[in-house]
Amino acid sequence: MGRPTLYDAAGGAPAMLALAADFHQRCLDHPTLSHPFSHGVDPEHVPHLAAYWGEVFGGPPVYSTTRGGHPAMIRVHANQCDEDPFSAAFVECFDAAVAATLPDDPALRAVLGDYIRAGTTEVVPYMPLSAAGPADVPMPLWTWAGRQGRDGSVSTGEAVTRTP
Ligand code: HEM
Repeated sequence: MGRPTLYDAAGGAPAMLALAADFHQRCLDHPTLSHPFSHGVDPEHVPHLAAYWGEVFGGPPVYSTTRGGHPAMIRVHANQCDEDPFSAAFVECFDAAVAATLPDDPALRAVLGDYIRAGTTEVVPYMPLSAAGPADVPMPLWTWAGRQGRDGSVSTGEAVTRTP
């Protein structure tokens, strides 16, 4: 039997929900990140985030079937601001939420740390007011080896890979 997905190793859907809820609270409490969330966000933001991360980490394709997949996530962030005071704080809150809510597994934490840095690096170029919108970008899939192609190939692009 192969290794479980990152999603299963983390604890499945309840763990994704706990991660998203803890992360979102950290954003609201953060002096920099509270600003973008202060204009009234979707009341279902936490379950949306949980569904998105669950799918990225190898769980069921809930975000793609209910929210429009990866391009829809990017569109939420596109053309919001020309400055990016947010991404370092975003990564910091994610790392803290992982440590607070997920199993104390160094390999899991390391690959999720790689994920959030690559994920943030992908979103930020869409933020400027004049940036072009996303093309038909595929939903990322992360495993213990880093970012995979949905066909099982390991990306040789900008994604960080790690062997536990
Ligand atoms: C870099 C700084 C970021 C900021 C300041 C930020 C801020 C926000 C805000 C304010 C919303 C709520 C939009 C609304 O409901 O009106 C949101 C939604 C969301 N964000 Fe981010 N975000 C950032 C990066 C990211 C990254 C890197 C990811 C994933 C790789 C991500 C994933 C999501 C998802 C899945 C949603 C929910 C979209 C939906 O409702 O379907 N965000 N973000």
